[in-house]
Amino acid sequence: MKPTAKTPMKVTKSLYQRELRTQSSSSSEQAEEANVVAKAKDPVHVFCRIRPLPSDGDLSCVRVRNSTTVILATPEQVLGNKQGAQKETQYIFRHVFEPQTSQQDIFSAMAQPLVKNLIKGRNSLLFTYGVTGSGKTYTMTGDTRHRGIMPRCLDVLFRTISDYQAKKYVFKPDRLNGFEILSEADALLERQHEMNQRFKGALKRKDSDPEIASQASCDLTPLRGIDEDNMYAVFVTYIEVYNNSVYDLLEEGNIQKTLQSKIIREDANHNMFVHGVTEIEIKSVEEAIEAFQTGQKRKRMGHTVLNAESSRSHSVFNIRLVQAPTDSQGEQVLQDKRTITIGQLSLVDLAGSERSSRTKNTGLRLREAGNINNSLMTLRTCLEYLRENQQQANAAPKKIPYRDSKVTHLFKNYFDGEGQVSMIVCINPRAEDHDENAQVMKFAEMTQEVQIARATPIKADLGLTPGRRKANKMFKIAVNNLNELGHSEAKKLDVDIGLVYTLGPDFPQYKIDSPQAESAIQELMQYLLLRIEKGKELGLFTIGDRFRLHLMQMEKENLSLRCELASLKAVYKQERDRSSALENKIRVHESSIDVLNNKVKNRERQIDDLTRQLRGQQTLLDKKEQEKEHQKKKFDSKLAVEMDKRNRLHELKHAKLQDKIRVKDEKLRLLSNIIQSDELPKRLRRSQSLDNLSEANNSKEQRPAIESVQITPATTEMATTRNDLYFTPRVGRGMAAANKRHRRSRSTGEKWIEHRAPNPVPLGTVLQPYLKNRKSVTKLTDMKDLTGQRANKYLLVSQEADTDGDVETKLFKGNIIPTCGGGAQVVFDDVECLKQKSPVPSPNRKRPSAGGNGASSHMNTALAALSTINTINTIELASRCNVGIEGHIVKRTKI
Ligand SMILES: Nc1ncnc2c1ncn2[C@@H]1O[C@H](COP(=O)(O)OP(=O)(O)OP(=O)(O)O)[C@@H](O)[C@H]1O
Repeated sequence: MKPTAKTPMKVTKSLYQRELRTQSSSSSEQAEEANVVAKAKDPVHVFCRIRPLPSDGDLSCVRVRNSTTVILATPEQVLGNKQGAQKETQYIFRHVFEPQTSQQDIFSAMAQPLVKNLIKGRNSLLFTYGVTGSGKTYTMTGDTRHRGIMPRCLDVLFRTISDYQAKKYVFKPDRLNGFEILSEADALLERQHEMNQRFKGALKRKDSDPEIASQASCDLTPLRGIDEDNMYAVFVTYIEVYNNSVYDLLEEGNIQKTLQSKIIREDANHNMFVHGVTEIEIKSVEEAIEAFQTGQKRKRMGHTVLNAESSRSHSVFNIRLVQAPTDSQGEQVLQDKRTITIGQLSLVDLAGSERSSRTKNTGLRLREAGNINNSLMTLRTCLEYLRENQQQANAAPKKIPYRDSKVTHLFKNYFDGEGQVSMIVCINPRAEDHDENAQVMKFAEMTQEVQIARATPIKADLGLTPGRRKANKMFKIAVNNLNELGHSEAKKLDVDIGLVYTLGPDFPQYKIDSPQAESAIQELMQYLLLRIEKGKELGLFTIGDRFRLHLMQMEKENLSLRCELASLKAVYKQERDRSSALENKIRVHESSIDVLNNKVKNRERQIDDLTRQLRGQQTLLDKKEQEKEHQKKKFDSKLAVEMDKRNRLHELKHAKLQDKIRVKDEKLRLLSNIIQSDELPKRLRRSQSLDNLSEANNSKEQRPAIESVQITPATTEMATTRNDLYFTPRVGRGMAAANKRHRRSRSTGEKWIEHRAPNPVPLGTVLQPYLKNRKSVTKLTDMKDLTGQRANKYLLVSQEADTDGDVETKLFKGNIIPTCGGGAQVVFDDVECLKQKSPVPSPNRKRPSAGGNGASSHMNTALAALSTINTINTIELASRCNVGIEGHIVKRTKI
């Protein structure tokens, strides 16, 4: 039956606490019951093992009747000697093992129950008893091929506790036969110290001995019934009692070292122990066997005639299993020394008993034999007295001489106190050993009558949840699995040990037909009682009803939930359809959005292109605008100049007309005067001279153009006088130049010189307004400096003679203005008039003399230069004109 370590569907905390209270209230009852059970006693279990005959020729004096009965026959009977005392003695033991019984069978029948006791914290003693060479050591230790009880016990023990072993040094011997619990940190320090010692070589550890390994390996199955909430540790001691002295076989130091005898003491629990004995914590069966073999080497071996390797001492191999409960989470050992439970299994290989007359021992061997026999005798005496005391309860108890021998002293607590004692009587069936065998069997039979109190360690109820350690372990495995599956949040989970409960340990194994049936049945009864109690505590018997009720409620809930689920499913289906329809719509819209997005992108690209083009156009427009502005400014300035010129022209025209009117008025006045007086013939003569002058002027048309510059208002006046008094001078034709007409006229006595200026200045009318603005010659000279290679001032010179013969030189100054056609024209904006008086006033003198004053000379030079220039179209031409007139650019224009 498996242990009931289940996780219920739901155990509320209150229920768990109530269960705990119930548990604690019933703990006193349990203790009482345990006391009752503790009062039960078991006899010493005596087994008989008959070894095979040492040699084929040997006669056997032993016959096995059945599994519990053995018959010992006298040698005479064996030999068929009718004359000798023929006697058959029958002995009954718990079990009789025939010679062919295997080591495993011996272990299973005898030792395995003791290992179970050990796991449950009970003490057990197993010792071999028999004549030298009867197979005691073989049974207890065995050899590499036939492993004895001891290695098998260790093997099955480690297999059972392997998953529940505490780390090394968590339990530490307190040297008073007890243990203390070290904290995890202290235990770690101890482990590190041991490791350091090992590195330094202080602790020499051999590699795994193949012989040991072979002894360690076996196919034993682990035992059940272990308390899985406890931590376990195994400690061993190995001592020998030699010549009634106790020696520690595991004492550290050289093997050859002489061992010091130890004393036996009693601990607080009235258990006997060897004070100061070396107790080694072992973690595997190999370590234990290694320790055992180390002790074996120290064991004093003597050779007797009867047995080549006879044990001359009693050896005791103690296995102690220390266990303590884990904490509430089932992880660490509870740090409470009182919770420690110690179980002890003492495996004793007693020295062989023999009569010295047979062994022919002398000296030391004789003394050894004496001591051996003495100790065995003491054992016998103790057990006899004990039996008597037990059987005669009313009689005064005999004092049991435990202290007479170290062996009995050491095991006093087994006989006086609690535990289980098993003895295996080894019988060598040789006829020669009949007498010794008879003694042994007699003693063994008697020993069976000794009752030993059954040990039932009371387990303190700490209120800890059974199964917590397993639950913790499973929880960790589950967390690891979740972690591996990628659920990182699993790390944060805390295990709730409160959800775990158990009805108790495993169901015990039993066989009704076995010799131990009686005790097994009792054990089973105890187990069932405990389970029933536990069931009551957990309320398992009412759980059924509650569970049924709960189940019905659940069914109802389930039904309503199903209905709800069905309606929800319908709603869900509806929603799902709607959702899928919406999804389709979304998909359609998404695709149209994509199309629109593409369109938008295309449009954006187009807009960008257009924007770039617009920018280009704008730039061009700006450029054109600037150009237009520039042109406008240019034309504005030009217009202003033109307007100015026109105004001036009008003024000039006006002045000229005024002059003409005045002249005409004068003429009219003169004519009227003449008509009225005799002055007419004089006036006609004068008129004749004027006509001559006019002809002279006409003849000068063949002269260079420079001379034609000398147009004077007088010329106009004369023309007017000659042709028509009301003649309008043709100076207004200067406007024809604006029409870009290129013409030359000699009509009406006026001379037109080739020109390109848009606004030719009628010099005859221009001179008059500028007379008042006369400038000096010096000013003209200043202009030289201003006219460099790119001079823009131009000079027009004209000379004329008035009626008094004075020569008047006019200097017209103007600017070059480029024309639209790429040419240039000169616009005059200033005029200077220089007058040179004739030394003899004469109306016929029209020209200034060649050798005039400085200004006249200068003007002459200018005029000479001017005569070489016909027209100036461009600035370059103007620059070219620069040559020859000392930097003056002299422009000849229409005259
Ligand atoms: N049951 C057995 N089957 C086979 N061989 C056995 C058996 N018992 C003992 N022997 C052999 O008998 C010899 C002596 O056995 P063992 O040393 O165990 O005797 P013993 O009782 O321990 O003697 P002593 O008391 O002098 O130490 C060994 O060689 C052992 O192998």
